[in-house]
Amino acid sequence: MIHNDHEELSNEEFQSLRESCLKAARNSAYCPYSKFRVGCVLETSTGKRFTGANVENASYGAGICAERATITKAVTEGHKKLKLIAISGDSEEPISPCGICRQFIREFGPNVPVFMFNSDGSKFIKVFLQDLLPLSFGPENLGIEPALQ
Ligand SMILES: O=c1ccn([C@H]2C[C@H](O)[C@@H](CO)O2)c(=O)[nH]1
Ligand SMILES: [Zn+2]
Repeated sequence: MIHNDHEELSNEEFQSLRESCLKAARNSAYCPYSKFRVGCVLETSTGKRFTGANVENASYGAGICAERATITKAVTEGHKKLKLIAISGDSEEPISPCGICRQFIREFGPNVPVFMFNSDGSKFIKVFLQDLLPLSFGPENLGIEPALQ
């Protein structure tokens, strides 16, 4: 068990988030090219949890990261507001979302906590999106109201 000191989650919720993130990486990633499995779990403002993983393609550039695959799942099921997001990668150290994913997360969770785990869940980092993507561009800049749910 690793220690959780986050106001967003109870200790049980944190452990379950971590487990499902690792499980998503192990069981759901399609990454025959990089062989780098990434899992993602998110929670929406409606209290729903979605999981996903990276999905690669023979045309390498067509692949999609775990974060965008998972957010797309949630949004297309009608859940457009994120409460938190977690990722885990196939590495010793926790991985952090790529630049495109930071922007993608920002649309639906302008300042969500981002939990990052290493491959066995023994290490993690929590950062808020605004620290990963300062001075960001979003719907408000185009006069669009962000989704409420
Ligand atoms: O935060 C990240 C970083 C990388 N990847 C994926 C993209 C590609 O499939 C593989 C190697 O870059 O990992 C993610 O899904 N999320
Ligand atoms: Zn990405």
